[in-house]
Amino acid sequence: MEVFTTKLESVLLIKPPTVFEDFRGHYIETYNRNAYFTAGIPIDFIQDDISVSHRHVLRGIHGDAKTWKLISCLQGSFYMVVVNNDARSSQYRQWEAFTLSDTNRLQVLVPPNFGNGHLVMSDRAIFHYKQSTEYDRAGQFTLLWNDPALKIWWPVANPIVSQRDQGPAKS
Ligand SMILES: Cc1cn([C@H]2C[C@H](O)[C@@H](COP(=O)(O)OP(=O)(O)O[C@H]3O[C@@H](C)C(=O)[C@@H](O)[C@H]3O)O2)c(=O)[nH]c1=O
Repeated sequence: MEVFTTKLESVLLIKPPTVFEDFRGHYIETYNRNAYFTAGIPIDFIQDDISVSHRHVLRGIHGDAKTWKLISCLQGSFYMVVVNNDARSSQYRQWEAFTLSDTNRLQVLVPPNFGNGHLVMSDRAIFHYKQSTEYDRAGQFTLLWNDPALKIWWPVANPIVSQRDQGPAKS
């Protein structure tokens, strides 16, 4: 397991504990509580989720004030962006992008008060995450993927987004 710091304070990039390859394929230990605690990630994850999306679907940017997320890509690949949404932070509204795939097997640890969004770059991708709290839609914030103030670079100009991620209707 390897843990890398990123441009954003407390956002970590992680190579999981075991990535084993042989003639049959791959074996990956995607999470091991003891190894993550020893590596300085003492978070009690209580829920696992996946979302499955098609090419050029963009989900997010979502977050809340209390949830840690450990994000990985189970199938395909996606470009993901993490945004600091903590108004008290000197890095408020700064963002960083990562590419996660079923070949690089990287994971991203997203702390509370950060938003995350991802754009699928393969025919289909499975976005998986562990989270430290139970889902609470009312507590979530949404940052618009194309908010001009955020100046986020995306590899696709017209992604497929939900109504929530489209923002308020423009007249
Ligand atoms: C996030 C979530 C959604 N749901 C339900 C609510 C809804 O009926 C359905 C689809 O939810 P959404 O449209 O909000 O899904 P989506 O737009 O994919 O929202 C997700 O975006 C990514 C970027 C995240 O990181 C997640 O935390 C989450 O906010 O799934 C749960 O039951 N549990 C959950 O933990």
